[in-house]
Amino acid sequence: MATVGLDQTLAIPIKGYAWLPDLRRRTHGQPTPMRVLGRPAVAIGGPAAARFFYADGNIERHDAIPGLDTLFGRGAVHTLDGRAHELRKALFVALLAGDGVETLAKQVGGAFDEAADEWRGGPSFSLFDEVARVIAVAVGRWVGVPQNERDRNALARDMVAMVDGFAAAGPRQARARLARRRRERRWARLIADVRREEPGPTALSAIAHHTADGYLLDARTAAVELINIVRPATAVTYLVSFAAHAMERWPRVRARLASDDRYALAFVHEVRRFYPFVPFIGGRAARDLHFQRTDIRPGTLVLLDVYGQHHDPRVWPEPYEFRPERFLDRPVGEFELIPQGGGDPRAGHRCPGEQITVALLGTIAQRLARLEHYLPPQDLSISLGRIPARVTDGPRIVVA
Ligand code: HEM
Repeated sequence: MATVGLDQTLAIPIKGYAWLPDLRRRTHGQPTPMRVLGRPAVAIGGPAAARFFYADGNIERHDAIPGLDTLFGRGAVHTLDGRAHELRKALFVALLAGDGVETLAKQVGGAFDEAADEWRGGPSFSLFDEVARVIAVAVGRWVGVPQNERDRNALARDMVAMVDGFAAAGPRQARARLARRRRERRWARLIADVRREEPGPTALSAIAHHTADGYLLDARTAAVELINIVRPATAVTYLVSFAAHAMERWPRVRARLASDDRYALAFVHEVRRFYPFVPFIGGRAARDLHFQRTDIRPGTLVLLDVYGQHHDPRVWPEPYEFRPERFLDRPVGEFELIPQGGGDPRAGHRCPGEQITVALLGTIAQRLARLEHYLPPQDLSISLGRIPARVTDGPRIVVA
């Protein structure tokens, strides 16, 4: 297959979210062969591509994308295949689905209300920083991690640092690595302590005592997986700041969001579709594959273009319009809206934290819509060159 242009590695940090959509336009949405890090790669997108990507046995994850250890941690569930993945994933699915989701959403909502009482009548502040603290502290408590006053701010800072810096160079990358080292070390000691106790009802205890084929995880890997709950839950903050951006930019959505639960769910899905967060998902072809008239050799890096798929007019009419209504009259397909992957989360790599994401974003966005607040003049741009994208100034808000 003919590859597109030069090796693409250097284009990624320059073009950010526009990288794959731009390349895929050159091949009119068909699979786009290229080279990344000197190795063959192919970009695909669209619901059929997502179905292909998540079909059993097509794609492997180990060593697929270098540099993700800073984000996920070494030996994380994200990087496992086959039976090892199946056993580890069952742990996450058991912890993150069911009644626990509602309990966590209530706790986060309550913590947001308490914080809002403090914000009232005060000066402007970074909604991003405050929401990160609210979520990190509530989720930390929910998983059973002991926290003292000083650790509360540090917890949010560490979780955000790992997300914010994994794909960056320079100081952001350094902060991400430092945060990861610090948390893994601290939580590995915590895991060792918890193992001396009887199993309890918390996620911390479940991870500490989890066995796969009769073996406990080593303490460091257990810490990695504990972080793999608290970090992405804290990352819902990015989506909350986009929700605040949407309310400011399209004020008509705010009143309906505040009062209508069905609309609130549609709003949450539209935020997850419209705004840039996960740019693409990658893996390696596990065997000889064929997709849309393209042969894909074993070992080829396969990149599923999430951002491009969410802005493809064939899937989402007028994709650059922010319109929650589009989710009121259509069911969410398993392979169309894929901000957290596609398919069945129990079987494949789809995010097991999607219910938590939707619940936390919904509860906070609705509270924010009801809260008397305004955004003072500031830079509300969102650069597509920055991964992960953020509202430049936070946003900062004032609560009346
Ligand atoms: C901010 C919202 C979130 C986004 C955008 C997000 C996105 C993703 C994506 C794209 C994947 C990879 C899918 C794949 O490789 O096929 C993933 C996997 C994962 N996510 Fe999330 N996620 C979010 C929130 C959460 C939450 C709240 C949790 C836990 C509380 C969580 C835990 C995980 C885990 C453990 C995996 C690995 C699953 C596996 O490899 O089988 N995520 N997420």
